[in-house]
Amino acid sequence: MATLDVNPAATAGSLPPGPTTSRVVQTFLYTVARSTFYANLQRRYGDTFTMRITGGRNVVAVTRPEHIREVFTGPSDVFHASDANKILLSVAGENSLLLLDGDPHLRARKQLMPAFNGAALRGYGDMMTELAVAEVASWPIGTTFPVHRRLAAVTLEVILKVVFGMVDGARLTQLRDLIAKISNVGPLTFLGWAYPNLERYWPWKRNRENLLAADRLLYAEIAERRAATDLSGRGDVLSRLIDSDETEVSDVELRDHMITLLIAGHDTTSTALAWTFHELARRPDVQRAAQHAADSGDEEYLLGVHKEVMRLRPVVQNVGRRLQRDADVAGYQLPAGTIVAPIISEVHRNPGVHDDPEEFRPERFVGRNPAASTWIPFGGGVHRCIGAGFSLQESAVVLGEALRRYDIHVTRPAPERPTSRHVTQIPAKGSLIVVTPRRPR
Ligand code: HEM
Repeated sequence: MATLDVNPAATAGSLPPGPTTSRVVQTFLYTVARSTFYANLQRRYGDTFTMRITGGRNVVAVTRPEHIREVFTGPSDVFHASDANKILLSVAGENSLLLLDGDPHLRARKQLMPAFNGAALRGYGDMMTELAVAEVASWPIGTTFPVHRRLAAVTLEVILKVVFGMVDGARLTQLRDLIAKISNVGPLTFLGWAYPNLERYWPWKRNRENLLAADRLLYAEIAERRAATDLSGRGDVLSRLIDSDETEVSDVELRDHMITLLIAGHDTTSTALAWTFHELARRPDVQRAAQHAADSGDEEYLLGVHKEVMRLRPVVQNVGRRLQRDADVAGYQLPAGTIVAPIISEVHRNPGVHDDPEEFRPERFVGRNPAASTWIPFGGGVHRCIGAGFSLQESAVVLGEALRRYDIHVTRPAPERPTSRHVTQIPAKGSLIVVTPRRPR
């Protein structure tokens, strides 16, 4: 059971309690075994604790909604996401939303927002459906397969066609191949992204070469798109950005936005879906209700299932903000430079926050919205995921298509354990399932 009292060891000016093992060990656990590490520390030290990681960085974890709200609503000139996301700089570029704060961040958000509002999302529906139908129809029948890989293929296709607006051809084929390689990064390689000097050595050298090759293709696509005369009729995110009357977006900004949407939007959505297929296969009753919802177009129940899975199996375990000056958080006076990290996985499983948190109940999300900062798989505040609506819409389309067509089965009743891939926690065996044509009931 989670501790709900602020730890009495807290004193003004000191960091919350936490393990005293070496920074290297803590960094290793923080990188490769995140969910177990956080759960253990929360049990041992309470709802607010400190992890000490390499580079002299102190990460203060907060797990109570009221403390998480302090972080998400804190002044944006004090709570910087860019510093906490720095590891992504060499890949996403300095114009990435993930690496901006303050006015430049607001300006970039304003550039991108029109491509993610309700009207824009409705416009992406047909293309998402077309891609989901083609992918789901190609799944093998009656044999075990890791569905995560197939979901990654469809979410990548959605990014390439709906976000980048690419059409079939040699450039798309090459980009598809390169991006699959760039995204498939283990936790230790990911850690190496923080040290540009490593780019001289394999596997970082190979990673950089793939990224540069993808950049060349993207810049060629951007140049062609700028010359196109039918942009207003195209509707994809890249064309919308180029066609915008509001602001001029440079080629480098476009490149950084596209790569950011790709790294933030492709693997995350496929991982969330992989966990949902895994849970549907393990829970025949929920699956039957979800099939019924898919048949009757009840998107709210389908998304209720998906959101409940995202509560119990969050794709990203935490977000971070680095303090630009001393600040009070969770009753502690924290020094400038501290990273404060709302721990998504822990607030989602806190019995003081969610009734019977270990029980799987999609109804929690049907006909009601969770209270502020209690369900945060997409983070929060000014940096809240810009693609949350996009991802949920895409997920509803893929789930609806699969559930109308198939019964989904597991081969082993035991749940797959989570394992780390860059910032995400994926099902270790790729979410092994078997699908068979739906039997009438
Ligand atoms: C299940 C799918 C997804 C999950 C779990 C997820 C999760 C997150 C999280 C936790 C953040 C950080 C928020 C914060 O710091 O408070 C984030 C930011 C972001 N996400 Fe997502 N995301 C998903 C899908 C997408 C999609 C589909 C896109 C775009 C196509 C996208 C684009 C972004 C961008 C651009 C940011 C940076 C926002 C900013 O800093 O202003 N994400 N996402």
